Formats: sequence, structure tokens, C-alpha cells
Amino acid sequence: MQDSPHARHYEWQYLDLMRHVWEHGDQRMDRTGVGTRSVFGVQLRFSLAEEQVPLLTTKRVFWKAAAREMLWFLTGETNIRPLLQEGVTIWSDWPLAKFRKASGTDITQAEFEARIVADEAFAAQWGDLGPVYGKQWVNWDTYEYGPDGKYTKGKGINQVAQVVESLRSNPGSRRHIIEGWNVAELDRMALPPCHKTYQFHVAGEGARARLNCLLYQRSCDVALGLPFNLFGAALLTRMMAAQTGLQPGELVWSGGDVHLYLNHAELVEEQLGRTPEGSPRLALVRQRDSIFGYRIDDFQVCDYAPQGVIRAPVAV
Ligand SMILES: Nc1nc(=O)c2c([nH]1)NC[C@@H]1CN(c3ccc(C(=O)N[C@@H](CCC(=O)O)C(=O)O)cc3)CN21
Ligand SMILES: O=c1ccn([C@H]2C[C@H](O)[C@@H](COP(=O)(O)O)O2)c(=O)[nH]1
Repeated sequence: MQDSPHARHYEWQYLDLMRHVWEHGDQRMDRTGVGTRSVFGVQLRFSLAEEQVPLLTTKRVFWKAAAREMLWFLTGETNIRPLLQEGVTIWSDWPLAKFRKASGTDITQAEFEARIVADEAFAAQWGDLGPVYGKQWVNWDTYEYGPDGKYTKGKGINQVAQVVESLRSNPGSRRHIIEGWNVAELDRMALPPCHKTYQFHVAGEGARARLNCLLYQRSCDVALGLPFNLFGAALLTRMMAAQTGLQPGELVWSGGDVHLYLNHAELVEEQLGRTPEGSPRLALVRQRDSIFGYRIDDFQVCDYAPQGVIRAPVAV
């Protein structure tokens, strides 16, 4: 349907969801103390064919920050330093809050970030988020059990490399999964994974075989997180397709607790007054030898002329 010029713009799914959550969501207090309106169990579908990408046009989304975050996951990094070196500040709040509490100072976010960038030892001590996405994706801990019942650390599992391999060698498999929810390590993570499970699926055969992706997100901040998460999942799927010789198919996004923070009222009102326009395209301008070889300059977004930025506070 999305290929027809008369089809409804893909972004109405997002705006309809935002309206539904705001008007019908269950209002409650949440972990952050801000309060949300929440609905449970949502599905959205977006075509990734012909370079389509679910990038919002009713506000400017800083897609390069989302792309850099995705590339950072693929490196296995869990320290915010490499992100900050590239100007991406979306993960700073948690280490900052921890440092303020421990040091008893009220250092500004900018000062804290500058110090993480300038001082490697400081970054090692204060910039790490624990075993979050990157660690689980490319280096999930294993154990080797000895005959005495004792065990030693085994070699980490690179789930991303394994899925690339399984898509190539066994496309019909129903087990192409990247999982972030490592139950035993949740307590050491700054934030347990939100976009926790990515499942891939191959439809069709030969040169027309398509790669679909289903992302299950257990908890979703519709205003700030979802625009990033949709773009990130589309980008991951495009890289996966390029690495496995498949055509990009469909992104199915599935949410558990899907919410709007109560202090996002102005954003909601402003954005729901806007109408989606245009069809941005995501181009991969360079092929790499491995899914771990992509750089930010390998991605271009064309025909993106969004409406203005809408700022909103992030709940920590
Ligand atoms: N409450 C909350 N919402 C989230 O979306 C979220 C978290 N926490 N914690 C972990 C990560 C960090 N993420 C974030 C954090 C901040 C923005 C944000 O402020 N975005 C702004 C500006 C982005 C920029 O300047 O690059 C936006 O307008 O989208 C987005 C995603 C997504 N996640
Ligand atoms: O990629 C992300 C990361 C985080 N979020 C949001 C979802 C929630 O609002 C918070 C996480 O709080 P929990 O209490 O751990 O659910 O961050 C997101 O939407 N996308």
C-alpha cells in the first residue's frame, strides 16, 4: 500500500498512536516520577523497500545521532565517551546523575561531558553504562562447565555476526534473533534494554528475497525514544540486508508499555497539529566487508525536509 501515491502517509501510524495514547492512555506514576499516559500492546508496520525509511517529517529527527548510536552498539562499546566524541549526548543523563550523587557536586551536563571527552581515566570510571546493548549484542557472556561442577568464563557470543551468518546459510530459519535482555546482568545496566529483541525473517526467494525485521520494545517513550528507535531499526535492517544479499522488506515495530510523559503536552499538541509531508529515502552509499565496518558517512538521507524541531525534556 505504501508504494501507491494515494496511500496514506506512513507517518500517520505514529501520529494516530500519539493521539490514542494521549487521549485514552492509562494515567499513572512511573519510575522517573514524571508520570505517563500508557497503553499496552501496539504494532506499527513500515515498508523499507525502495529506500523508504520511517523517519518522521512532522518534526526534525536528528537521524545522524540515532545512526551513530546504532554504530556504537555494533562496536560493543558501553561507555558514553565514543558517543560524546561524536557529539551525541542522548546517553549522558544516567552517568551524570550518578556522578552528581557520588561527588555531591552539581556539575553541569556540558562540564561533565567535556571531562569525559578530555580525561580517559575519568571516562573509564564514570562514563560506563554497564553491560547494555552493545555488550549483549556482540559479546554475550558464556560459561564453560567443568566436571567438578565449577565453571570458567567462556568466549563471548557475537549475536549480530551469528544472525548475519544464519541469514546467509539458513534464510528460512525462525531463529534469527538478537536479544538484549540478559536476565542475569540486568542489575548492572544503567537502564535495562528497551528495544530488547530484534527478529529477522526472509520472505520470497532468489534475487527478490526480502528481509523483514520485527522489533519488540518493552517500554517506549513515544515522543523522544520512538522516532530514534524506528530509524535505528530501519538502519540495522538495511545493513543486515546489504550484508546478506537480500532486499529490504518490512519493519514491524511492536511495543509493550507505550507511553507519553505528562510533561510532553506541548510537544504532543504541536506535533498533532502538523501534517506529514514528503518521503525521505535512506541510501547506503558504500558496501562494507562486514556489518561491523560501516561508518556514518556510508549513510545518506535524501529528500528530507522536515518541519521544525520540537524540544521536550527527557525523563531520567
Ligand atoms: N525517558 C527516556 N526516553 C528515551 O527515549 C530514552 C531514555 N529515557 N533513556 C535511554 C535512551 C536515550 N534516548 C534518548 C534520549 C534523549 C533524546 C532526546 O533528547 N532527543 C531530542 C534531541 C536529540 C538531539 O539533540 O540529538 C529530540 O528532539 O529528539 C532522544 C533519545 C532514548 N532513550
Ligand atoms: O531506546 C529507548 C530507550 C529508552 N526509552 C524509554 C522508555 C522509557 O520511557 C524509558 C525507560 O524507562 P524504564 O522504566 O526502564 O521502562 O526510556 C525508549 O523509548 N527508547
